[in-house]
Amino acid sequence: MNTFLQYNPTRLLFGENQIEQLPEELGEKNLKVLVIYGGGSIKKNGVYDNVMRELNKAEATVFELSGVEPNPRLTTVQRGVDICKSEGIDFLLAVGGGSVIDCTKAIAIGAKYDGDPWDLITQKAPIEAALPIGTVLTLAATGSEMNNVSVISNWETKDKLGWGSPLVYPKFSVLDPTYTYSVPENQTIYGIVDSMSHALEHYFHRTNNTPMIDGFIESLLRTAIETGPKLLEDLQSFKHRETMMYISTTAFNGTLMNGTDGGDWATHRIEHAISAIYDIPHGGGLAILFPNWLEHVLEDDPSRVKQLAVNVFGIDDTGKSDREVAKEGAQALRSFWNSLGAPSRLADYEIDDQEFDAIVEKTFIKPGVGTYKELDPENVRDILERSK
Ligand SMILES: NC(=O)c1ccc[n+]([C@@H]2O[C@H](COP(=O)([O-])OP(=O)(O)OC[C@H]3O[C@@H](n4cnc5c(N)ncnc54)[C@H](O)[C@@H]3O)[C@@H](O)[C@H]2O)c1
Repeated sequence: MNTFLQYNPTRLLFGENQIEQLPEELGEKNLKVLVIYGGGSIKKNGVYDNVMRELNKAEATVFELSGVEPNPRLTTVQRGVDICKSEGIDFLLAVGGGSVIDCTKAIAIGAKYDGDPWDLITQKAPIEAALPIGTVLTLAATGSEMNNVSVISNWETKDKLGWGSPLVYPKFSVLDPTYTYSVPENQTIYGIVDSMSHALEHYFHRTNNTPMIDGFIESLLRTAIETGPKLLEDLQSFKHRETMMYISTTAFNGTLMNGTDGGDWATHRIEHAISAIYDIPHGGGLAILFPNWLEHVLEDDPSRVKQLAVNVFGIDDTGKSDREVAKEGAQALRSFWNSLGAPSRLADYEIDDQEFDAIVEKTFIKPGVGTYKELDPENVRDILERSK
């Protein structure tokens, strides 16, 4: 194992009715709170009313920013920053999925910066301060509710960039599985794919002697494989919603990096490049790319994909070469996601090879793509070709 620091300051309030802890979590009364949300599903499913009731108890002065889009945009971040500056906001409360939370994190740093927030996201200027944030999660997928990462799209430059800062860990996150009952089938599928992709990306590290964390990731993946189909049969099952919610948070809150080199995030980098151009759902893009990334890397070194095949998908390796077993593992992942209803080809989103050059270029917007296997532009093109 590598030396590591385990640090995560987010207070997780997990379970039904945990929204009632909101006034205490805010810590003070009379705060000016900016509530940030998306297209309005929270007004239909009652979450908005619950949040407002608790903010009322905290005697907060409430401001609102609605309409945060999936794949949140810099222009929306700027709208939030303007409200923070003009109204003197004290606290940001994100009520939504990863897009709303990521947007909120960017508003938090932008509000404390005298300039274009894109400077901070592109590391042209250092992130030195942020408004405090809390979250009320409505969609289990990204882990953004318990990490310090955010992904923002700039439609002017057609870039989608991930960034992070220790200053944007949420102070608290409310995770009530009943708040995800209204998530439609397709978003539920994308959430399962995204959570499993995070676990898989952590799994592909090159650190020796990590049996505990490897076994933990394998267990998380097996649980997702067992729970996903049952949840899709009954979208209002509390037990399956709570299991998936805990999986998605754990899959990207730092735990799975303990003692390893952090894993290989190339697939996320390629997906961000694709959705910067085509604005497709993040989980859909990952479902297409990940099995093809596995098939690409197993050609050089099948060992880890084989371990995944045997320990997660239960593939019998008797009498087979490592490469054969690994290939069956990659196919098993593809088949599992397909069986849920996830896309498997870029053509499913009517994407052809026209923009492959631009996608490759955008994948390398920051240097260093991949660690388990460091990819060069030709490798990325190969993964895209396999994904057509
Ligand atoms: N910060 C991170 O660590 C991280 C990690 C992975 C991905 N991301 C980013 O997060 C974004 C995706 O986030 P996401 O997958 O959570 O989806 P999302 O937040 O984009 O939401 C997807 C859709 O579901 C709707 N929705 C949310 N909650 C709902 C509910 N309870 N009922 C009905 N509809 C609901 C939203 O309005 C939206 O239309 C992408 O931009 C992706 O790149 C961030």
